[in-house]
Amino acid sequence: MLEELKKEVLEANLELPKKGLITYTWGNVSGIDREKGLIVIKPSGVEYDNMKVEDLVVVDFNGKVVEGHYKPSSDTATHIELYKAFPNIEGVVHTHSTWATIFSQAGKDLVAYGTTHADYFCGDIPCTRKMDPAEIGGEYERETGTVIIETIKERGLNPDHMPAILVNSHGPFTWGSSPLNAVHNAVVLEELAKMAYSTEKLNNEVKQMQTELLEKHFYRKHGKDAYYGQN
Ligand SMILES: O=C(CO)[C@@H](O)[C@H](O)COP(=O)(O)O
Repeated sequence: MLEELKKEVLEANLELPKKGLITYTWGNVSGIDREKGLIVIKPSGVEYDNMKVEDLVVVDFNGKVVEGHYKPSSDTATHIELYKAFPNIEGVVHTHSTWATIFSQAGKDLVAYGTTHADYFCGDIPCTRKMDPAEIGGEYERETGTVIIETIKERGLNPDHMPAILVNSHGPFTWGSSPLNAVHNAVVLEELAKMAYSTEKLNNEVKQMQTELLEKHFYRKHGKDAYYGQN
């Protein structure tokens, strides 16, 4: 079942350690078949070195395992909430990549300082609010999805133009037009976080770049109506 999508999802997962975004088994990538309403996701806790197509897990929108001999990733419920809320996305990535996670842990937005950022993300990449004990003690992964969606809405952001978020006290999630495109966005996010950290160290009064320059760069690459992700 979903053999092509499984191959794509495996390739995208294997990109994470290759691009230096992953330590041990941290992080996960999924892809979706919207016609069938099924999601293919990394198995939980399986080493990337040994991961094979047949190890991937197929789940439905309720998180029920439809195929697979492993448990799905522990972050599956977050991926599902994002697919439900953002109808154009076809891939989701979660990592604990160092620089992006530093911003998540500090509870700081990743401010757009230059055109490297503006070529990919149309504004500051938001950090969510801290989740409360009831959310953490309940269905934490599903609530994580809810908080991500709430943050995107509250900030007035278009998820097709802002395919990344920093979850407070946790780490980054990115999404995109395919599993590999979502990984591409995770790689760019990590580079931007590294650059932003040093930018702020060099100039502690630095402000967001000019809106005109930000929008010029983003829209000339992606178009005002274009679905983000055609990197
Ligand atoms: O966020 C977390 C844990 O904090 C996860 O990203 C794990 O680090 C990977 O979990 P699996 O996908 O292997 O279940």
